[in-house]
Amino acid sequence: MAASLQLNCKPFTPLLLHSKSASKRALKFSTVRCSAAAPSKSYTITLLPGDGIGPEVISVAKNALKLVASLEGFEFKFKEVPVGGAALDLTGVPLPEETLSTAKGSDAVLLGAIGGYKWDNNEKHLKPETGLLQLRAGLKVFANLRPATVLPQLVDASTLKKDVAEGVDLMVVRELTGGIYFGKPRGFGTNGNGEEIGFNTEVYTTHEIDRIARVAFETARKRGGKLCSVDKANVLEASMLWRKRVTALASEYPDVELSHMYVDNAAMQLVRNPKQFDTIVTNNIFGDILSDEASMITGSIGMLPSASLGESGPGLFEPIHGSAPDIAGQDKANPLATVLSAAMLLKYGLGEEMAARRIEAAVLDTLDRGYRTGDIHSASQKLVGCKEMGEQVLKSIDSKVAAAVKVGVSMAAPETDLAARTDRVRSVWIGGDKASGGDRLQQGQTDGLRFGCWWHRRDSADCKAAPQDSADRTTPDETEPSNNEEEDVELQLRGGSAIQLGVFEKSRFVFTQDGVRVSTTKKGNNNELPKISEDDPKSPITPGEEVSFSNTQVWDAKYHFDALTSYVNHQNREMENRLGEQLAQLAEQIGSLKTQSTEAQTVQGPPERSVELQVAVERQVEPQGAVAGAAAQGRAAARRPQLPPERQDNDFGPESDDREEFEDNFEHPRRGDCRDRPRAPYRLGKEETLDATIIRYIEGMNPDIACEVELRDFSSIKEMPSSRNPSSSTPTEATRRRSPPDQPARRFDRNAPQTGCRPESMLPNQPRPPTTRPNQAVTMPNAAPARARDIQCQECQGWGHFQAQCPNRRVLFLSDQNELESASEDELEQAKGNATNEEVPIDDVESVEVNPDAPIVSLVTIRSLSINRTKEHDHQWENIFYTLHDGRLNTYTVKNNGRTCILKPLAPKAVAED
Ligand SMILES: NC(=O)C1=CN([C@@H]2O[C@H](COP(=O)(O)OP(=O)(O)OC[C@H]3O[C@@H](n4cnc5c(N)ncnc54)[C@H](O)[C@@H]3O)[C@@H](O)[C@H]2O)C=CC1
Ligand SMILES: CC(C)CC(=O)C(=O)O
Repeated sequence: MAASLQLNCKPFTPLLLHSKSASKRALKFSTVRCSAAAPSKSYTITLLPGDGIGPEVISVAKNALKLVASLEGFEFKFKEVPVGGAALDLTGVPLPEETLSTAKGSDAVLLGAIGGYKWDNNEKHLKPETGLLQLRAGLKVFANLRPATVLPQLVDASTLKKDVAEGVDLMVVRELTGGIYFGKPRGFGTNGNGEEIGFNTEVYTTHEIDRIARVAFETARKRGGKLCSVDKANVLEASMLWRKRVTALASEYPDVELSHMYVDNAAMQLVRNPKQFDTIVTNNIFGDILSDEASMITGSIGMLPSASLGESGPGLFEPIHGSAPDIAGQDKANPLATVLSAAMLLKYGLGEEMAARRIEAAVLDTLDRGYRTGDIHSASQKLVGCKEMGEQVLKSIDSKVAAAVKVGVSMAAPETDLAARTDRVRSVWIGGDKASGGDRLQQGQTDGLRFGCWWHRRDSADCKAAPQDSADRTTPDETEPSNNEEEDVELQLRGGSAIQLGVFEKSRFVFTQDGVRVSTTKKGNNNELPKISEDDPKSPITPGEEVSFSNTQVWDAKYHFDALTSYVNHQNREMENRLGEQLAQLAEQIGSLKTQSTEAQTVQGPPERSVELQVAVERQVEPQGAVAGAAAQGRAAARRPQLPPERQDNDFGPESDDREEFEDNFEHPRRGDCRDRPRAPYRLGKEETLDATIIRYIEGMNPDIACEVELRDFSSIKEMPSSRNPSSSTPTEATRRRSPPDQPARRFDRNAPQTGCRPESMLPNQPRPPTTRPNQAVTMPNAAPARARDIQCQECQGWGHFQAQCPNRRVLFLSDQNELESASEDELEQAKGNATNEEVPIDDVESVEVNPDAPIVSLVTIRSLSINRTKEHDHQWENIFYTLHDGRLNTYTVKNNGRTCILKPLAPKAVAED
């Protein structure tokens, strides 16, 4: 027997899905073993399909087991034997000798369910249920672990309110071979009055209580460290002994916080506030009932697996549900509880943890992809039967969860209505050309996980400044997914509202069980690349130096990756599928505008899953013929100004009343002291809602630098005609923005009243307020928009800033006098109205140097969230990276140190020719 369970030496390392300590494990696989390899191990599994839906769900689980075994390099020998009603019909007894001996002789036992109407009136010893009890007793599996975890994907399937159910992760440790199910005397008889009676005995020995209590303490120790013992010690002697023994054992587990609760209260507390529970230990009957109750918190009894373990011998693994005769034979059963029981079999029964994780990951992925059986189905999900669900799980096991594909789409287009906005292609980040920092799309790749690294460019208007020479361009071949460490990449991971922008040289991305590790070493000519400021403590890249990222940065990347996958997996799958197609079309259009060859575009991936977009603009050419027509059209569209709406009502300030309003309008997953807060779900290896990501992001922002800024130089840009006053078509110089003498320079004032905030506008998934006057043709100079307010943000559709990282960024102006002025949208409007010729220096800005010969187009500012994880809390802070986009690779970086901005030009670059 290969896998007898030694409770002492292998005390229930919790599974990914059932573990409070699962945060350290990501759903990632560092290796994919070749399925063709000769299996190194072989396990014998007894399959007991049983009755009702049992055979249906067992068939699905068996296929999953077979597939993961082939992927992990071992094999199963399955022995299928009857139990319950099926055995009664075949052999006349519910647990034939042969069934028990086969089970005992195997490495693990997987059971479907037993029971059905047909045998309901059988005598006790001829009931299917008796067969199951005999099996449990025969295998001596006294410890039944029943995890109940509310998966983020199924939070809406719970019958409890979302805020009650979300994050529930508890484990019921049920005593399985004692108590009233087995106690004697039991039976029927007559009492002194001659009245018929039925009686049972709830009986527990010290030894029985102690061994289950130890398992429970060990389990709690590996989870959240809290154990609640549930009994009825106010009434029942067996419970009084139970409580006494559990209390006595607590001294051996000082790290576990023990509490006691009467079962009636526990039943109530489970639906009142299930999150108060971590591990519950209880007797056979209470455990049976409470775990069924807990199952509904998670959405369905069809989701909950269980593992029954003894001191030695094979474990018994079964879903907690019964044979569901009401849906049997109709292909309606949810097989996931059994599939997850198979994962528990792999983990607890065989020690095949990787294989177990494959199954768990596949279940999550299947749910992510929207497949639901009837019991967990809700509108907009794909309703499938048992068999189809099984097929989808197999597909997910096989697919290795190609995260990168999804990443690509969400990175490139976090918006919902691209199709309607093809005239705004300028703001889609799809690459660009090398000299202006755009053409290379590089992908890191490892087994099962990839992500894209984009050289980005901001808008197609900049393409005009791109050099014609293509000698130094990356060819499409070079953009194939690879771990090419020789390439310089700018890594931009976007997840929800969290952005990470860093410029790394010779980056190495290592995917491990724990997440993404990033290291970088210096490469070749540093001056080729824009860099993060050397002053920036987060950016230890110094020319000529070989560096590795610190832990912080590793986590940083990990955090963003988590946020990203969270965003992708759970919030936007549907949207992304749609977006993928739209994006592909868009890419084509853009490609036809700017490239000669279509080779530069690759759209990959099964459409139903996702679309991988690789667009590399090879060269700036004037397209011919039909393409030229499209190009002209596209250019016109790209230049067409987006007219601001009448009113800017989505400004947002971190400390404003509006923020409070925003906070009031949203459920906060993380209020109060960080130690008391439930940790962000991603920390548990789970995903979180986009709202939660955003709220966490906002909450984590340093209020002093919470204002996202865009820097623009006005020295070479003419003002556009005002869209609010189209008649004023004469361009005016805006090179000197000044405040009136009696007014100090406007800067971000947290106490200043903010214009009406629309919190929902911060959520990328929310429908955007329509632009009130879209796409009106206005004659404008052939230049980028002159005023920040003439730029429409893709994210919130507001004006005065652009780009998806919004939310409602503020603006900083860089004047030709090397001064910065910070102002909100309204403040700018007002300042403009009050403009005089007075200069007002801004005192907290240092070392601003701008090359007057370089026609600066704009300084793009990206805000990113950083995170440092400690045991107790996440420390988050915000980074602001600024990159000057001038079409000539002149790059400046700005370090935002509290409220001080330091503009610092980097070493001069080789200036590419327009
Ligand atoms: N471990 C076992 O084999 C168990 C067997 N049973 C036996 O099962 C038979 C039916 O018992 P019930 O009390 O009705 O409990 P049950 O768990 O079989 O069904 C309860 C309800 O949940 C639904 N349900 C259960 N599993 C489902 C799944 N995988 N997918 C979708 N819906 C599911 C059923 O359709 C039914 O509406 C009885 O003969 C009982 O003794 C009951 C509990 C455990
Ligand atoms: C069917 C019974 C033997 C027991 C039961 O309901 C269970 O353990 O889940």
